[in-house]
Amino acid sequence: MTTVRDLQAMAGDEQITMLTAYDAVTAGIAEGAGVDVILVGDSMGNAVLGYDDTLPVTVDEMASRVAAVARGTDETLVVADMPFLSFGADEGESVRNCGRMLKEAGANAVKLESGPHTLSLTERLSDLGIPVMAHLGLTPQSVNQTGYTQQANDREEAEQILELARAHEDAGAFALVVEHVPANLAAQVTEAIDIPTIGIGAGGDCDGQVLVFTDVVGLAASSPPFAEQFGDVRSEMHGAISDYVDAVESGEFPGDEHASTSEELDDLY
Ligand SMILES: Nc1nc(=O)c2c([nH]1)NC[C@@H]1CN(c3ccc(C(=O)N[C@@H](CCC(=O)O)C(=O)O)cc3)CN21
Ligand SMILES: CC(C)C(=O)C(=O)O
Ligand SMILES: [Mg+2]
Repeated sequence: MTTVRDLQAMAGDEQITMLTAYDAVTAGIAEGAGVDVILVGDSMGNAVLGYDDTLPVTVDEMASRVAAVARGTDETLVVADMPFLSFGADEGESVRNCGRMLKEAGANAVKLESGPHTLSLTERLSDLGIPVMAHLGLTPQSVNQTGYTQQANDREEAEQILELARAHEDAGAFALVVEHVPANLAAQVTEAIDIPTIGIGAGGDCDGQVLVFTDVVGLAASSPPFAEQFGDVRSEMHGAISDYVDAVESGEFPGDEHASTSEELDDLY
C-alpha cells in the first residue's frame, strides 16, 4: 500500500501524479495506468452527478464513491475530498465526517479546501491519525465569492497563500493542492515548504499534478482552460452505443452466438 510517507519521499525526486476517480471501474483503470494518488473529488458534483457545481455533494455521496474507488484499487493512495459544509462549522461534526471516510469507506486521507479556518481542524485530524491534504488558491467551494478565475494575482493575496501554506504544513498537512494561481507563486510555495505540492492550473514547478478524470479522458461536457484532454472517450462511447442501437434496430444483434436453444422446450405452446 502507498502511504503518505511514500508520497512525501517521491517529492523532489519524481513527479507525483494524482487523478480524480468516482467509481471502481475507472479507479482500477487509473491504478493500472500508474497514477500515484486517486482523489475522489467533490468535482464528482459537476463531472458525473449532473449538478452545476460541487456545492450540493453530500457526505453520503462522497462516502459511497470513496468506497467504490477503494474496492476498485489495491494499493493506490485514496483521498476523500470533503464536501462543502461537511467540515468547518463544528469541530466534532467535522472530525466525524472525515473519520467516516477512513473508517467506513476505505480512504487513506482526506482533503480540505483550506483557509485560516482549517488550521486547527488540520492539526486535530492529523493528531487523530487522519492524514490531511490541504488545498489553497482557487477553492471551488467558494465559487459564490471568487468565481472560477485565477487567484492571487496581487502581492497581498500571494503572500497570504504562502503564509497559509506554511501554517498548514506546521499544522500537520501531508501535502498541498495549489489550484489556478500564477506559476511563479506555486513555484515559490513549493520552495518554501517541505510537504509535496500538487498543482492544477499552477504551472510545472510543483511536486506533482492533478486533473479531473473526465477532463483527461475527454468525457467532460466542459473543462477548465488549464486542463488537457488526452483522449476522446466521449466519442468512443457515443460510437459504441450508436452501433449497439443500430444493430438492435436492424436485427443484426443478437446473433446466434449470443443465444442458445433447448429442444425440450420446442412444443410448449
Ligand atoms: N471537470 C472539472 N474539472 C475541474 O478542474 C474542476 C471541476 N470540474 N469542478 C470543480 C472545479 C471547478 N474548476 C474550474 C472550473 C472552471 C474554470 C474556468 O473556466 N476558469 C476560467 C474563467 C471562468 C470565469 O471567469 O468564470 C479562467 O479563464 O480561469 C476553472 C476552474 C476546477 N475544478
Ligand atoms: C481538482 C481537484 C483538486 C479537486 O478538488 C476535485 O477534483 O474536486
Ligand atoms: Mg474538490
